[in-house]
Amino acid sequence: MPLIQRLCIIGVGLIGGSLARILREKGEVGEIVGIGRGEANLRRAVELGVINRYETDPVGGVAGADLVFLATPVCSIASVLARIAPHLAPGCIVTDGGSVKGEIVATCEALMPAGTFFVGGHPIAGTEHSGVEASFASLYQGRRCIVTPTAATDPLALHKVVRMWELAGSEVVLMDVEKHDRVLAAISHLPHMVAYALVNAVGGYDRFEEGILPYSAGGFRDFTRIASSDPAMWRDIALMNRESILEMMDFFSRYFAELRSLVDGEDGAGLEDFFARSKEQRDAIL
Ligand SMILES: NC(=O)c1ccc[n+]([C@@H]2O[C@H](COP(=O)([O-])OP(=O)(O)OC[C@H]3O[C@@H](n4cnc5c(N)ncnc54)[C@H](O)[C@@H]3O)[C@@H](O)[C@H]2O)c1
Ligand SMILES: O=C(O)C(=O)C[C@]1(C(=O)O)C=C[C@@H](O)C=C1
Repeated sequence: MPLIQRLCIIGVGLIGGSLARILREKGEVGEIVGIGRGEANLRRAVELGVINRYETDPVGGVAGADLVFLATPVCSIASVLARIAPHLAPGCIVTDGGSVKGEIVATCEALMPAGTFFVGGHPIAGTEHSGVEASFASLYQGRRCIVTPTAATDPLALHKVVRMWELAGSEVVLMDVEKHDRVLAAISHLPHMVAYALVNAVGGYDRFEEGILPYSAGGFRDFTRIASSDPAMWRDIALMNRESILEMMDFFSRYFAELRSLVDGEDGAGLEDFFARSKEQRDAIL
């Protein structure tokens, strides 16, 4: 028997579409109903075999679902849940894939009617591409997924959400929401901020009469891949995880200032040591 009888995915893009693909491939879901705002995208999702059918009205779409996955941009997750909450089937589990957790988990838990359950989640996997066309079944394979239970979380609902991500190929890590938001600010949000700033800085460099970006090669392009990510998604993440991101930007500035002073002071040994410490740590995570 499949883990989920009727899965409703709200926001059938990269994250929602990839989860749908792998659960269908593994036979772990009876039926997948997609919900979204753009009918063309939903029609395409049916054509691609990502979902079985779609509804543009979230209220009708969640009818009879035993699990609802919210995969819209972070600033819309709670408002989408507010709309569907009164229409959830008894026993329904709602989970999400949003990149920020504190505010979402607190608001969503409070919105759930008695007899329905919310569990926050975040797959640490993605690409710089968006939309259902960019989704693929192996996205979560061998990656981590952070699930963020609270004191209010129902153990059976937690177990089902954990099992879902394991079946998608992920190693599940349980973490509290505050730690999640600080860890993600460091390992995901700060790199995106730096990449966006770097591209704008180099793109705006005006010493010459021509722009210099076309001269960029492997180093610049590898480093800035994530600056091609969806601007609206990253606007929402920056706004919602503002405090942790600001803390990490300030922390990072101290290291950048240290590096600047090593360059300024022509401190060869200091520079080599700075680079060696970094190389050792990065090589260890590959
Ligand atoms: N892209 C990544 O690398 C990544 C990784 C992990 C988690 N996430 C999180 O997953 C979520 C989805 O990201 P994605 O990359 O799949 O984005 P996406 O743009 O590929 O998909 C989002 C989908 O949601 C739909 N949508 C937007 N607002 C909606 C609303 N109010 N109601 C219904 N549908 C709506 C969009 O039309 C789109 O189809 C975000 O919360 C993001 O923070 C993204
Ligand atoms: O690989 C990428 O392109 C990503 O941006 C994925 C990435 C990340 O920063 O690692 C981005 C946002 C997430 O919430 C999780 C993962």
